[in-house]
Amino acid sequence: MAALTPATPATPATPLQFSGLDAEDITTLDDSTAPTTPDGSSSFSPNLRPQDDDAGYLNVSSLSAALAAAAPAVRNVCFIGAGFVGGPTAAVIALHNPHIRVTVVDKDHTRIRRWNSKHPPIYEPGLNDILRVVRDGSTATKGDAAARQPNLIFTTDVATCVREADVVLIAVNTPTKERGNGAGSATDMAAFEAVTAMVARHASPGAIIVEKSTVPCRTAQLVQDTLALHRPGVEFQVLSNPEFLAAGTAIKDLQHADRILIGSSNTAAGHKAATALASVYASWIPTERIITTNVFSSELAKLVANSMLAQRISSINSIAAVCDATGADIDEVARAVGADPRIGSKFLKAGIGFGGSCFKKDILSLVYLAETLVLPEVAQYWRAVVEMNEFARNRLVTRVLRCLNNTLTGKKVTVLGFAFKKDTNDTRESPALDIIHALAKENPREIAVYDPLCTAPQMAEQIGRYAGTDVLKSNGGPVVVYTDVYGACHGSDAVLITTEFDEFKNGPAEVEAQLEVSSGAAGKLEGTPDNQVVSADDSAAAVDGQLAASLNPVPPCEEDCPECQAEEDSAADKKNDEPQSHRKARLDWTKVYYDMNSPHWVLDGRGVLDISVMEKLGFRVESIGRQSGLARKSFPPKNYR
Ligand SMILES: NC(=O)C1=CN([C@@H]2O[C@H](COP(=O)(O)OP(=O)(O)OC[C@H]3O[C@@H](n4cnc5c(N)ncnc54)[C@H](O)[C@@H]3O)[C@@H](O)[C@H]2O)C=CC1
Ligand SMILES: O=C(O)[C@H]1O[C@H](OP(=O)(O)OP(=O)(O)OC[C@H]2O[C@@H](n3ccc(=O)[nH]c3=O)[C@H](O)[C@@H]2O)[C@H](O)[C@@H](O)[C@@H]1O
Repeated sequence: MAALTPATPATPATPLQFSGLDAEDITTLDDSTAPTTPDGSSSFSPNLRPQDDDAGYLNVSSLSAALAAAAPAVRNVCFIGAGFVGGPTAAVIALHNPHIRVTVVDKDHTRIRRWNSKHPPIYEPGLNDILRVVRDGSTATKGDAAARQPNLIFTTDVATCVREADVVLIAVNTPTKERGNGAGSATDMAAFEAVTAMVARHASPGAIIVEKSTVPCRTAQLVQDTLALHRPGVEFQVLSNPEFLAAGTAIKDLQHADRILIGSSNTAAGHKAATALASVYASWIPTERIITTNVFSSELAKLVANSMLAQRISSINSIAAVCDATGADIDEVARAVGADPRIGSKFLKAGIGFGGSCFKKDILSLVYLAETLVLPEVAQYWRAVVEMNEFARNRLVTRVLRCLNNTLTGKKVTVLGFAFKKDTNDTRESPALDIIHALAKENPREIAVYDPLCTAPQMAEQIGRYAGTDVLKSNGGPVVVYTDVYGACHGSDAVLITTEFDEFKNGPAEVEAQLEVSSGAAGKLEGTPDNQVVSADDSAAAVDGQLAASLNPVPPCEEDCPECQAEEDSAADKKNDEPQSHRKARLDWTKVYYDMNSPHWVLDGRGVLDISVMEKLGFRVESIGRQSGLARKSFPPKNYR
């Protein structure tokens, strides 16, 4: 298929305006101080030259006009990287653009096999329902609408998919570099660079290349240079379109994105490419939420957004420590402070700190950028956010030891929650991993680990990889993974809450309702798949009965499908790789109480428990920055870390 075909003349009717970098500013930077690729390879050395062909500003009104008058027709979109971002984002784009063929390619055959089966490799509320529609299609639909052809394809044939695409979105992993120059803070661009070179070799002339991955500021220039190196004289536009979805709410975030950010070059061709990409999102996102910037602003904005969100968490966690030492209560402080609309109430939940694959690495990427720009004060400012996060994590382990008389020998400790946040089975950088690792060093009789969404093999494998396989019970160590929460709590000396799953709450009845929503029971995917109307509450979109009946069947698994085998193996306790249908009911804390050892310690690392209710049941509760009845009585409080 040919690359992007404009439906209308190349230059939009309304002259596009664009905010480019000031040429003088750019040229004052010195190549030698700018960030380079971790391995210092020349193809990714930044070439800090000013953009030519300054085309002014692309703002909301000119974008709207361009979309209405001259949106170039996008017919074929290719995502490279079938991960947490690539899979769900491609699915939602396909859902809202039945006329676009969306392919998702990955070098990982297992991942692709799973995306093409009833065992998608990631769990996100509502994702399965959308996948069923766009990957499998339907024969007939509600309201006499036409049958829907599948328009989402998962494959490992990277070269073909890139060649056929009008728009190529690179969504591969960009972790922190582990070795060599910049290790521990610079971004490891190995996967991104490899994919860029491959795209450069195979993309059709005129294709739009999009950075979906989170990348260091000025990467677009490096992509452009790579393209020029492999395909001299061929025109490609490079856009930055960072993703803002969060794990556990990916579908809701994509369906109702508060903004779509598109950075492009400061040229008419750049604006045309930005308009083409905007037209894909404009199928369901109001144009006023599509923000256009220069390409480097877009790259940097993504790093800054994550860094500032993480900064709020570290800020509140630092104050939680002050609360513990003063008798103030962190939830009360957060409520009072967050009531100021200039501050806002979100992301002020104190606890054991942030986990996940991105916050830490993106802050560190900003730190590295600042260091390479010789801005040590800026680097130190942001590094402190990560240091405060480590402090918050360590505090829970210190508290466990303090509660259990400074020794875990002969004792059982239960860790509830292994994922880095609720409603996901993503365990990357999960605080639970660090906590289990630290507890294992204290020689306990047992560390019981339970999670409502992670499978037992997944947890065992990751704990083994992180803390060493010696810590696993099967190798004589203390760690046992459970698929039954009551088994995990049985005979325990202290129960720790390390993920904020609703299942662990002891609050009022609405917790049950939340659980139903997040388990996919409440939401509905309304309307026909053709007109793509999706209910407002589609965080857990479920295909309704009528639509479900018309869907084509899920591709059958091979006889030796390992996921089917794993399901069979764990059928006894209803635990498998499709956790959506197996969300557990809220934990019965009374049952836990009668099954654990005195004095019934519960350490709430996520602030999910109503402490007074727990204390009425007889538990002794410790929570970060929150005052237990015991602490309230013993004022002045103990000054502990
Ligand atoms: N996970 C999240 O919630 C978010 C992630 N991001 C960013 O999106 C990017 C991707 O993140 P995730 O989807 O979480 O990563 P991921 O690790 O889940 O997926 C990346 C995929 O890229 C594939 N890949 C790597 N090299 C390849 C190659 N040469 N050819 C083909 N496929 C290749 C891998 O096999 C993997 O399946 C990162 O830059 C991340 O910072 C941005 C927003 C949210
Ligand atoms: O670039 C990314 O990867 C994404 O990173 C975060 O999303 P995510 O890490 O998936 O989840 P968050 O909801 O941000 O939570 C991150 C961590 O902070 C913790 N957290 C969150 C909020 C809070 O108030 N307190 C707190 O400790 C959570 O438990 C979790 O461990 C951002 O919220 C997304 O916008 C961004 O796209």
